[in-house]
Amino acid sequence: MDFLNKKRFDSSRSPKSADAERLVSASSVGEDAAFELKLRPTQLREFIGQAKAKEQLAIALEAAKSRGEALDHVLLFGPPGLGKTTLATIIANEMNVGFQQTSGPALQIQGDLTAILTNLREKQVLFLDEIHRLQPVLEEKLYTALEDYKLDIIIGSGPAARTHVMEIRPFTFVAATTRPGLLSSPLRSRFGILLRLEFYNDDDLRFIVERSAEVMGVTIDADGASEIAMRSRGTPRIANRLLRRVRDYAQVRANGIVDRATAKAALQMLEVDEHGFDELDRRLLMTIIEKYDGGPVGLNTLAAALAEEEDALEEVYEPFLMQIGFLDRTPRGRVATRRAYEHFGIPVPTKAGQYDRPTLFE
Ligand SMILES: Nc1ncnc2c1ncn2[C@@H]1O[C@H](COP(=O)(O)OP(=O)(O)OP(=O)(O)O)[C@@H](O)[C@H]1O
Ligand SMILES: [Mg+2]
Repeated sequence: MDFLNKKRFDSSRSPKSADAERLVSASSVGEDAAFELKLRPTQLREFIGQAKAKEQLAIALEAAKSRGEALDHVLLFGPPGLGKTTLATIIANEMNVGFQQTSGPALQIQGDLTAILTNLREKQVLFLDEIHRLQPVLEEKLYTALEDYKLDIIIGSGPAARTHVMEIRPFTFVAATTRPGLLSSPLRSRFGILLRLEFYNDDDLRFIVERSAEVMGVTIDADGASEIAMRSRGTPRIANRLLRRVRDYAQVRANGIVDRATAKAALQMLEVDEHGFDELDRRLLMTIIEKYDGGPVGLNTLAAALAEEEDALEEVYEPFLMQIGFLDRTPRGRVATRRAYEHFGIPVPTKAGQYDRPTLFE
């Protein structure tokens, strides 16, 4: 079954762009994989932050366990690197059932899906990553499987074709997406548990850095951890990646201990600023400010100006810039906010009609 757990998912990942080479990219890049496996929490109580999603999940898990049933189907959504895959594996661990993983782009033919579904064991977890990239025909096949644990199989073709209904064992479908808006409503309605993951606050990220440091055997103090947390764009994957780079620096240039001064120096060398911005964030905001007078500028125009893909901008760069209030999406396009101007030390424009005009008293 070569459609399972294979590297080729990654080669077909969207969005493709220079993002993959960024140190502060939230997307998973090659060297992350092995580390992530090691650093991934395996039980719900080790999963830091996301209080709302965690509570919702804890209740559902306990209820399902006490009834002895499979957990309801779960949809995990939110920006890359926030812990969707991690939670999917935690669900299987907590339910004490098997875990099988595939992804929207990896599933190409109906036979693959049929084989996966009919081979599932009772109550086990089937995890489908990037569900927004699942082909529509396969999506429709899933509907009856998710609802009645039945699968329509067509045998033969033309006038001789017959439909055969196959029973499948009750299972838990866990799907993840960075683009919930792209899912059809019939698909969305098949999920009983919807978990939205949000960017992490600095305290949560500091815990994550400290926990990862412990797993990696790195000596770090609270200040060193918080320096890394601050620059991680609310994203555990980035926090872990920065920690690895800072550790290298500490080993070579300092005494191996990550304190504030070492972390600061390392991150400065890596050109990650105090917001976790890198050259691409700066370029994005400066393009809006300088080329388009602060906006609004349409997504496609902006993508062309930056030589980036629209998907990458929407999915990877923009969510964090919006979260920290540097960028706004308006019906007419993207707009740089006052905070963005202030960050770059550029006077906020005052001309009429301009977005976020300062008042007379500022
Ligand atoms: N709440 C958390 N506590 C501790 N570590 C976490 C947490 N969430 C994520 N991580 C760490 O961040 C890494 C990335 O998480 P994960 O792969 O689950 O993200 P994802 O949402 O599936 O990303 P993608 O959208 O790219 O698939 C994991 O290896 C894990 O170590
Ligand atoms: Mg994932």
